[in-house]
Amino acid sequence: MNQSKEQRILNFVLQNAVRGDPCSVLETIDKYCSQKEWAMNVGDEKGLILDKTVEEVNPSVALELGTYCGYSAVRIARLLKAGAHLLTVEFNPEFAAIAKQMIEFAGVQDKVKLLEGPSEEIIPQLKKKYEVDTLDFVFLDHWKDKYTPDTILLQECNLLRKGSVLLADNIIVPGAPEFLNYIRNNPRFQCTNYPSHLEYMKVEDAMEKAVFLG
Ligand SMILES: O=C(NC/C=C/[C@H]1O[C@@H](n2cnc(C(F)(F)F)c2)[C@H](O)[C@@H]1O)c1cc([N+](=O)[O-])cc(O)c1O
Ligand SMILES: [Mg+2]
Repeated sequence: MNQSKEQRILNFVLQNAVRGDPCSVLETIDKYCSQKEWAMNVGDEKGLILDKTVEEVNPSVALELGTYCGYSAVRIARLLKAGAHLLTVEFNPEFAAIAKQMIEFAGVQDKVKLLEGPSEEIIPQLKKKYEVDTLDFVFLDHWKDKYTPDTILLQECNLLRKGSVLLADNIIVPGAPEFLNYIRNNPRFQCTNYPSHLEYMKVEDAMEKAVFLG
């Protein structure tokens, strides 16, 4: 049975990156995906916007929707202060298995909790089952038509507090027009757009930051 692209990415990391070195893992994934096979990692250009936002927020509790191979989980976790942690949600078991190995190889497993299942099931469990009070930072990078319902669900579950920061990938490509309309017209969010490029391509893309005003 031939390997999946995600398995090939993981193998390339296991054979070429430095175990325990998150930056080396990120560089190696970017190298593979820019030279050999494109994949939907946030990448190094938009990754810098993600880095700056995480450093600015300095979250104690962060949530990521859409783990995929674990690239952005490693990217976020490497910046977290002692005692801080990232909860990342993935519902595809194959991708979750790849991401688990990627996170462990990078050495950030103590800061990352990978939750398997659909977001509509997991988000309502965050307070009681995963002992979350409120979320300081949320990275949205899963199915684009789920950005809006999941942002509404986060509010309904009282998981956002005054100052919670959401960062959404792919505002232009593939695009999240319904989310953009929702969040920019919602007086409870202060939005900022960050123009960039689609990972590993010369195509325009952007990220949107939305600060919850409480
Ligand atoms: O489709 C894109 N991303 C979709 C990303 C999807 C990923 O999020 C997971 N997920 C789905 N639901 C959940 C949750 F959390 F609900 F459980 C998690 C999916 O299994 C997959 O790993 C995409 C596409 C392009 N592109 O250029 O086509 C570029 C990008 O950066 C992209 O992110
Ligand atoms: Mg994306």
